[in-house]
Amino acid sequence: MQIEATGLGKRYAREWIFRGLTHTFQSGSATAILGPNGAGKSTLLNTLSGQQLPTTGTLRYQHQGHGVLVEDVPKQLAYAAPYLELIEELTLTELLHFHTRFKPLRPGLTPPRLIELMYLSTSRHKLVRDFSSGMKQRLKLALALYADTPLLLLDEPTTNLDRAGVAWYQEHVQATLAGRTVLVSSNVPEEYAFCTDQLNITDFGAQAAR
Ligand SMILES: Nc1ncnc2c1ncn2[C@@H]1O[C@H](COP(=O)(O)OP(=O)(O)OP(=O)(O)O)[C@@H](O)[C@H]1O
Repeated sequence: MQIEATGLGKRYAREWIFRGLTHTFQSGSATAILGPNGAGKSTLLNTLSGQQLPTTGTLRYQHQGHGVLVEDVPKQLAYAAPYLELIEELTLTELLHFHTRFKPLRPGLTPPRLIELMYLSTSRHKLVRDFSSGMKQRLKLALALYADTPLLLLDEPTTNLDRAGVAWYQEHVQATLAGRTVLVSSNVPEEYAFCTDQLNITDFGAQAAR
C-alpha cells in the first residue's frame, strides 16, 4: 500500500507534535520512524494509519493501483504496539481462532502452525493473562507479522523481548516483509536494521513545528 502525506500536522491542544510532513511511503518499502521519547513517533503512526485525524494536511492511500478510503485502511492494516491489548481471558488457541476471523493469516498458515512458529506449543491451552510479558509480545508480533495485510505497523517491536526474542523478531520480520509497506517506530537499531528508509521525526517534530 502506498501512503502519500501532504503537509501533514498533528496538534494536541496548543502543542504541535509534528507539522509540515510531506512524504510518500512507497508500496513495498520499509521505513524506520526515529526520534527520542515523546517526539511523536506513535502519534505519527496512528495518524498515518488513519486512526487519528490529522490537524492539517491530507493523506491518500493506494493499493494495487486503486485509491483506498481512509475508513477501509483498518482492514488492510496489521499493528503491533505496547499500547494495543490482547484478549487476556482467552487461551492462546481461542485467541488465535477469534482474532483470525477478523484479521486472517497469510494464505496457507493455520493457527496451530503459527503457535509452532512462536515456539508456544506447550502454552496453547494457557490463558493469555498468564503469559509472561515476553510471550505476550511474541504473540502480538506474530499476529501482526503473519496477518494477510499490505500494511504493517510496528511500534517499539522488541519491547519485553530477551535476546532470543529479538533474534526471533528479526528472523520473522524478514520473512514477512515482501510486498508490504512497513513502518517501524523505534529507538533501537536492532529493531529497524532491515528498513531501507528512515524518517527522523525531529526534522518536522515539535521543535521544527514551532
Ligand atoms: N491523546 C493525547 N493527548 C494529548 N497529548 C498527547 C496524546 N497522545 C500523545 N500526546 C503527546 O504527544 C507527544 C508525543 O507522544 P508519542 O507517544 O507520539 O511520542 P513517541 O515518540 O512515540 O514516544 P516514545 O518513544 O516515548 O514512545 C507527547 O508529548 C505526548 O504527551
